[in-house]
Amino acid sequence: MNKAQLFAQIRLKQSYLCIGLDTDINKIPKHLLNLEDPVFEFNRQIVEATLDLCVAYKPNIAFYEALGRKGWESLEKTVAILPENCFSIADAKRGDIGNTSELYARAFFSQMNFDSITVAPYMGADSVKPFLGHENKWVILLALTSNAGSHDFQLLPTNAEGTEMLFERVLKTSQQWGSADQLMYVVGATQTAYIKKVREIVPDHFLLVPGVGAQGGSLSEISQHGFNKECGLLVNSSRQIIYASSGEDFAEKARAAAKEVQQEMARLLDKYLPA
Ligand SMILES: O=C(O)c1cc(=O)[nH]c(=O)n1[C@@H]1O[C@H](COP(=O)(O)O)[C@@H](O)[C@H]1O
Repeated sequence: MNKAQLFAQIRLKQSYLCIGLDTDINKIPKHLLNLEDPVFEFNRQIVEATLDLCVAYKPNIAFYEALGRKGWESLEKTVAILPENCFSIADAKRGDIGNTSELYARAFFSQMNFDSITVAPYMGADSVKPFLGHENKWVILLALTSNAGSHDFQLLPTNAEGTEMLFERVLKTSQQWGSADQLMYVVGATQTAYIKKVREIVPDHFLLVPGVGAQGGSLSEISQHGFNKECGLLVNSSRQIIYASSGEDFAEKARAAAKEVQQEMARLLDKYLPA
């Protein structure tokens, strides 16, 4: 999926919601546990109930890896049911020396047909570029994450004058590696103080914004300062949506939670980006 197609889906659905499939075998409703593949069945029902309300799904790979072979199977089956007009994100946070990164890229782009993968920039250009050599695939680079530990490194100054922080350097340097048609950045919804700075450096890129819902980030603030002319935001919510109920009505309740976010997004799009 390219940027124009993604924006078309956002307009169509009046939504820039990404639903995080952080599917934890210990949290899914008990009645699913005697099925052959409870994790896949949970995802299947969540996707079926929310497909018209979001434009992307983001399985967090840790939740599947932790289950071994069965987890990988559930993940493969989940990616396979996502329709082409829906953006898929492998939240794997990979990145290694070049030949290893290339194999990670093949795992998520060829073995599994993900549209994108989250990548850590710490190892630099040669660790990221192999992911960018795959046609119609995207890298989502960690820039300013939503967690408290983001302050440990990402906000450190990179020059003596203290005028540039590490996340700014990541945004600037990585633009030499790929275009806004193949690179997005992770910016946490909890980082509203820095969103204007981010937009000054990357006005055209899409941002993946986790941290609304369970982590307390503000959808309206991040939207007001983060929108660009093609929306430019994919706002992720995982736990608040997929665990809205732990009963047999979980898919219905997940739909209601997703609808609430989508309706707020429709209002924000109308206010800041009228068609
Ligand atoms: O890359 C991510 O998706 C990510 C980056 C970040 O800075 N913060 C963050 O929470 N995430 C992921 O986004 C999801 C947030 O989940 P909830 O807090 O339940 O909505 C989890 O899968 C996290 O791993």
